[in-house]
Amino acid sequence: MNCMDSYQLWIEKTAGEAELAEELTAINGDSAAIEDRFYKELEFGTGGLRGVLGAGTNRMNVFTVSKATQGYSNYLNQQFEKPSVAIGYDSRIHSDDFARAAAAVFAANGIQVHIYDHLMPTPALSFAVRDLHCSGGIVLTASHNPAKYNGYKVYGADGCQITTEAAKAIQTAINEVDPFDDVKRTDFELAMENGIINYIGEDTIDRYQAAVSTASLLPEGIDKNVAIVYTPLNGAGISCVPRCLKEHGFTNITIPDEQKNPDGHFPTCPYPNPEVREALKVGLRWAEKTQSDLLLATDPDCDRVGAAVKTTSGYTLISGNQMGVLLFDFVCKMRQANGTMPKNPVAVKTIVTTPMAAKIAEHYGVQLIDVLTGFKFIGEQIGLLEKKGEADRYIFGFEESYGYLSGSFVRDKDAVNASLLICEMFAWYKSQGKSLVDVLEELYQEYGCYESKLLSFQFEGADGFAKMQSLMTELRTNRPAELAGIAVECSIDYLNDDTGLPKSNVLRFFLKNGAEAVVRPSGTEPKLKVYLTAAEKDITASQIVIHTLKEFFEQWAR
Ligand SMILES: O=P(O)(O)OC[C@H]1O[C@H](O)[C@H](O)[C@@H](O)[C@@H]1O
Repeated sequence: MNCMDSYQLWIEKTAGEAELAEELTAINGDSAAIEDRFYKELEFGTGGLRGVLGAGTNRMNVFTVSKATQGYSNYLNQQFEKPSVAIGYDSRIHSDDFARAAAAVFAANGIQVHIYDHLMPTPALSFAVRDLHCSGGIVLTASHNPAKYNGYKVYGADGCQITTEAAKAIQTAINEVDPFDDVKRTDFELAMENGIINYIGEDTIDRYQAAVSTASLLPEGIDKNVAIVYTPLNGAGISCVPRCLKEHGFTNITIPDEQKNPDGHFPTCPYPNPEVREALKVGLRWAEKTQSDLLLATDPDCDRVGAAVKTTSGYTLISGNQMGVLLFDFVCKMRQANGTMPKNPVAVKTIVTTPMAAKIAEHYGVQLIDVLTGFKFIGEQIGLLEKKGEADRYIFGFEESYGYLSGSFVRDKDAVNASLLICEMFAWYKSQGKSLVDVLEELYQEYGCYESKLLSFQFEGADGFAKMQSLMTELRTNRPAELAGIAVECSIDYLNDDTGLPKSNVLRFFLKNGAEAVVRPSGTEPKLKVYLTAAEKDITASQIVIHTLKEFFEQWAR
């Protein structure tokens, strides 16, 4: 069916949904707007299905959500005798509506539903899947994307976001569903009365909080009077982070009024991604006003956390790679000191995360596993260890994109867990008269002056998509012998070379002196991402290399 036919069909079939009908009428005659909404269907990317809210097959709306749920239901009913699912959602526009709509579809397919009755962090959903012995789960969220997006993360029975094989099978099941004719639905309230849908109890939340507490590493007697500004960025972190920190003695917490309450419009941070400075603006203002030591900001579904620390020259933002190495080193150090380091410890990171982690791993005798981008691949490794009865060997996993997890109690990145660890690490070093910036400097001295930078190039719509594809194809077919005058020593094409990892559209260039450039299209946003690393003798020299590479790639992506 071409775009125009799909458009006509949607006008006819969605007439009962005022918001969608209005949008479809408004784009009448605008072929580009029609094409953008119908040229493809939403597909599984790095973090489930993700798309702009609105009408069409390439949009997040009640029909695409219900279609996905029907497909996932068909898959679950094939795989399990009596399937059950857990459902979570964040503060985004329609997240709660979509969660209820999905619950009604699962229920109509005879699948037992456990749904949170208020917004909760994504890691708490991962926890609930295992706690309630479910066959799977979903979270309605677009994580850190701008407000116009929503999404649908899918979990397996292991509490991990589905990886390659399951995603393929579920995608196939979804593709077979007609969104208008094949979706079964029941009434949400009626299904609640019948008990096929029920709310997840406080007891599960208590067990989640207790599990996060097991990640605590601080010995008794450390002063916890750290002045903290915590912002949930109008998202789900409010449900768990303050409670967790307070239960661990961090009681001096200020939460910015503007960002305290759930609000999917994110009025004071249109792009609620702690990776970008803009998202921390309000938090930084409050930190200055209250002269706080530490700022923490979690994204709308509270799986990633950003931080800034007070220094003599103002607040310094800590990047995902920097926080990752700080935490990794801290976890190893404390577990050795506390006598809780397991035998043959394992840590996991993604291929786009700083190679400095390998040096730390070597120092502490930790086996470091590299996986593709996506915390689901880190969660998968924990599952593999668990199958061998060795889940306790897992001590830490992290990604440059501000995702961290220090235990096997959930199988996705966990900003509740990470917020606690950051506060503990901060208090620990403060008790020794050091700031996190001082410690970072020490780590550079010990393990090498690794500097990294992420470049993101926006490519919106059907045209943008084609441009990204052609840039990747060009780079793949004519692999450069040098980048910005720096010799390429070797390269890996994760789509065609045998790497032992699933096939993925990623190109990695190893340059002279340990520098690296990794190029890949984002799986969550219309962007091409370039991850740069340099490891020179000092940080300034590394920064110069990064700058040179940055200029080169900015030209390249034009
Ligand atoms: O780079 P993208 O495909 O957009 O993914 C962005 C991020 O999405 C999720 O948060 C994944 O867990 C991360 O691994 C990934 O870095």
